[in-house]
Parts: sequence; C-alpha cells; structure tokens
Amino acid sequence: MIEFKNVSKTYPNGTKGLKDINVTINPGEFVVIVGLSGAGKSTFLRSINRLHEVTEGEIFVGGTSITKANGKQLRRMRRDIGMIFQQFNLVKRTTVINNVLSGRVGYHSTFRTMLGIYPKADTELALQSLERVNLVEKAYTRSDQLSGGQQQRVSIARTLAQEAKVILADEPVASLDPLTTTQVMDDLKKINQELGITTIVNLHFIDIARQYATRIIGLNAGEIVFDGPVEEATDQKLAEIYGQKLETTEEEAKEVPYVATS
Ligand SMILES: Nc1ncnc2c1ncn2[C@@H]1O[C@H](COP(=O)(O)OP(=O)(O)OP(=O)(O)O)[C@@H](O)[C@H]1O
Repeated sequence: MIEFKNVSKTYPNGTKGLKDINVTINPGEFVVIVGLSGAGKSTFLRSINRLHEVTEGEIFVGGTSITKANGKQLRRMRRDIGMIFQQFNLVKRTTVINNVLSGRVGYHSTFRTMLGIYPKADTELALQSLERVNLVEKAYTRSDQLSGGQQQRVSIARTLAQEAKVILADEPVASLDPLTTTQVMDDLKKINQELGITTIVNLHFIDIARQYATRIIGLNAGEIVFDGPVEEATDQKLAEIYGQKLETTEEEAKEVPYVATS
C-alpha cells in the first residue's frame, strides 16, 4: 500500500509541484496518472521513491514512512520499488542480461556488483524475467542493438529481476510508436495481473490510460482533480482534468500527442 498524507512539493524556485495530496494506492492496482504537461505527474511518481523530496507531509510504502527513512532502511525500501523511464535508462554498450542483472544491485555489496559477479540464481532470475517479456533470445545481445520497444521491455525485466513489489513508470511509451506502445503496455499489464505488482504509470495518452488502467488519477496544477475507476473517467470528467473540451479538429490533433489539449 502506498499512502500520501498531506503531501506538498515546492521546488526551490517557488513552483508548487504538488499541493496537499492525500491518496492511497492499494496492492495490485494498475493506476494511470493523467494530466496536462506540468500538472505534476512526474513529481507525484518520483516522490514515491524519493527521486524527488517532498517539502510537506509524508509518504508511506507498505506502512513505513519512506519520507523519514534513511541509510540502510531507505535502500531496502527502494529495492522494492522498480522504476521505468521514458528513455529506458539502460547501459547501452553492455548486454541485455547485464542490464537485467543490474536490478540485483540492491541485494549485494557494491564491490561484487562493480565486478559484475552475480550468483547463479540471479542469472536464472534474470533469464526468467526476460522470458516474461519474450526477450530471452536477446539475452546476450548488446542493448543498443535492440529497438526502443525492446529496450523498454528489458527495463521492465530489470524491475522483475529486482523483485520489485511496486513499478513506477514515468511516460514509458512516450518515445515509442503505436505498435511498440501496445507491446510495452501489454507487458506491464500482464506482469501486474500475473504477479500482482502494484503499477503506477504516468501517461499523456488518454486512450491508452483508459485501455489499461483499473483506476485513473487526474492531476491539474499539482492537485488531484479526479480519482476513480476507469469506467467513471468519462469524456466530461476528463475535460475537467484538462480544463477544456476533448474534441479536437484533425489539424489540432496532429499538433498534440493526446486528444485533450489545444
Ligand atoms: N526541478 C524543478 N524546478 C522547478 N520547477 C519544477 C522542477 N521540476 C518540475 N517543476 C515544475 O513543477 C510542475 C510539475 O512538473 P512535473 O514535471 O511533475 O509535471 P508533469 O505533469 O510530469 O509534466 P510533463 O508531462 O511535462 O512531464 C511544473 O510546473 C514544472 O514546471
């Protein structure tokens, strides 16, 4: 369970990234965060594993305050939280399996992982993780020889090797074409359903949010303006999130990645 209690984030320049957020995300949920650019989606997601520090309130993960955790406890808590980035964040010049194995670093000494020495069980886990995303045959290929969609699926496998209980995905498909978008989102959904991993995804695309989410949280200017099951995320509700009409002309639609803007 992830709980935000009266969480606000003010950046050093005074910009309010989040304003008094109170929300609980239950184990196994597939939550999609939507909102206009600058609404606070990244700030929200990155607060959970403290890539961003909040300035007020507290975030609890599995009942323990990550806001107050430090040192060893923070490292242990972060081990349970996998992160997926828009730009995949793989080490491109090394093999796919080495990238997946890097999900194990939180379990071993720095010295051991620097030398790239992992127990056999880790290699087996890494191969199983690659199997889940249908990329086991690419295990010994250099990562930069894979397509963008394949690289993103490797980064999903890395979170599986990490044995994460929560996956945070920050615009995971923003750099991908529609076909690869589907493959990546299908993998995230499959993993969520089969392994029960709580999944929180930031997305620009409303139609994909509706297709995959069990719950949608809408942010606007750092505040939660919608929180409900996907069936309740009607066009009218989404228009409220985006503060404008959803219908766009064909010309407008060409200019923007989602339908809900002008
Ligand atoms: N490092 C920073 N310093 C100052 N302001 C920031 C910083 N990072 C984000 N912000 C501001 O905080 C607000 C929320 O930004 P955030 O990146 O969380 O939004 P977002 O919904 O993820 O947007 P996008 O879809 O463009 O990534 C915006 O007004 C943004 O300009």
